Amino acid sequence: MQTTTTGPPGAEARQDATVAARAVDVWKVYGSGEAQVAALRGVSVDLGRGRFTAIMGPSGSGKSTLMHCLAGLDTVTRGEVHIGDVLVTGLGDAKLTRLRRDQVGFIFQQFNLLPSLTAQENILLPLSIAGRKPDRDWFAQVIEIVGLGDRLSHRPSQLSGGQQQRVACARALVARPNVIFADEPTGNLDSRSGAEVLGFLRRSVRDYGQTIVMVTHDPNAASYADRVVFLADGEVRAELHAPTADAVLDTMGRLDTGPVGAGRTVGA
Ligand SMILES: Nc1ncnc2c1ncn2[C@@H]1O[C@H](COP(=O)(O)OP(=O)(O)OP(=O)(O)O)[C@@H](O)[C@H]1O
Repeated sequence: MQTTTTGPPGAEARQDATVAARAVDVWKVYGSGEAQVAALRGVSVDLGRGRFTAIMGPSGSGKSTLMHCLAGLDTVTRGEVHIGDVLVTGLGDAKLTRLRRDQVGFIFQQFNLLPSLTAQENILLPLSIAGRKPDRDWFAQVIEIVGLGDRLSHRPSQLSGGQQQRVACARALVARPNVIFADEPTGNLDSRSGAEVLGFLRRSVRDYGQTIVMVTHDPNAASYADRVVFLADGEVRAELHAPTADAVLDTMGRLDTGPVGAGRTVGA
């Protein structure tokens, strides 16, 4: 595992202003011998601060692996991951836990709310674990953004799937993390609830400068993003800016029939 920094002196300072998270030539190899799978093959990507980036690609292309590596949930085999100005690669467990707690927010397909806590308690839980006091004005604003004002005392079982995901969005937003990673956030929602959640995410980026990275299979969901990065066979093969759902669909179609950009790297 390499822990060297890349680029000339001063490059870190320049990248900090515009880059919330970065992968540099990241390889992730699972298993060994004949069972070896290279899930990521030299992925380099900068995730812009205050931007909404979607990661797409066919099943098995490495989307979840990339997100887990970027979020410090998994280690890389080779290469580097940075979150803000922190080199994540090589950090020990305690520092990684603190980094995730202080700098990263998560939104999962399955909501991952604690059933015994109310919506408000779920939303405030990460802050209370971190020993941080919520900013009252920001909390009120987040509740307004996600439209949960009359549901704060409800438990998850008393909320619809869409409402539960709004609680999860509020939980991620309220800590103002450096970056929010959303893994198929609309995968369990009907199209209307999904559109609402995507609307909140987009608004939090546009109006409040939040950085969001979202893995999705859905071209319509990806069209809410500022940028879409396409993976195939563990490599970045294409990207779109200001994407439409049709353009995303078209690019996905071309990925399925072969490389859209750089060729496949052989060997791990
Ligand atoms: N823990 C693991 N052990 C071995 N192989 C793994 C492991 N996790 C993922 N892989 C393999 O790595 C490759 C990429 O998997 P990954 O889950 O990142 O893809 P994905 O694009 O997120 O797929 P999907 O869209 O189906 O969720 C796949 O070939 C997968 O089988």
